[in-house]
Amino acid sequence: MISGKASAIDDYALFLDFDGTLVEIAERPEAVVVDPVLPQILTGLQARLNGALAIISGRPIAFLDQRFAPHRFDIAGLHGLEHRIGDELYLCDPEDHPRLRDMVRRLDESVKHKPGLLIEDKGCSVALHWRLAPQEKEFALAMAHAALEALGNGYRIQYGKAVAEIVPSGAGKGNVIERFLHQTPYRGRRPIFIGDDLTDENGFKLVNAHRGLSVRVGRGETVAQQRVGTPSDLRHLLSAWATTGTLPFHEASGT
Ligand SMILES: O=P(O)(O)OC[C@H]1O[C@H](O[C@H]2O[C@H](CO)[C@@H](O)[C@H](O)[C@H]2O)[C@H](O)[C@@H](O)[C@@H]1O
Repeated sequence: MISGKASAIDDYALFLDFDGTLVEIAERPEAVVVDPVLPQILTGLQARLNGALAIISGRPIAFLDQRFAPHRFDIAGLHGLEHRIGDELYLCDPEDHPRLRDMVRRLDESVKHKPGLLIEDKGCSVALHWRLAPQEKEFALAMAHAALEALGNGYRIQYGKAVAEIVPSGAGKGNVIERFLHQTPYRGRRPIFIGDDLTDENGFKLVNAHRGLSVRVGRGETVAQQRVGTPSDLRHLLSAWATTGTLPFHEASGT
């Protein structure tokens, strides 16, 4: 499906989403499984790209670090609210969000009698999952909307796969990818962003504006330029790239 040519080592910066992109979607957030060879594939690519590889996720950095340990990558978590580039770490402090903390407690109470609805408390954001209880989707959405209204300014809803997440308004993958592109070793490189979900669309737009490459994993409406079928397909492509040095995507237009 995809052909390419050997990429110069300094050409690209690679940004990768996690859930649904590097790993298959699971029934529950904590049930995701990292393929044992994935960290080595990413480490190989990181070396090929002179370090210009980062994971850009809605998950907290702490969760991702734990899943990839002992490997460690540049990373953005909570849809860009926190990030780490080399030794520079910027974290979001839940104490800066007292109204949200209070709201998490209320949401926990509200779902007690709704089996299958999950509240994922991520400190500076909170996700309402209905994957295990699709019949409760409307209830979950209504809860998310009511919570947003009660919180007032400063928050928005980030929709995703069987999830609605209340995030501070400043969260956004495009913003954080832009931030990476201003720093070594990302500066001056053409960005590639690979993702699968609504939260990734904002990153695709940013990368498109930079004349980079945007790749969507799976189906669905998207502004991404190219597609890959599944996370497993993507892992194979990344592995081949790490081994051969040949870019496994069509070159960006304007090259
Ligand atoms: O930006 P991502 O790395 O793609 O993270 C987006 C959200 O992913 C997780 O939820 C999704 O994956 C779960 C596990 O496969 C699945 O059960 C759920 O239905 C999906 O929405 C994660 O739990 C969220 O915190 C992330 O924001």
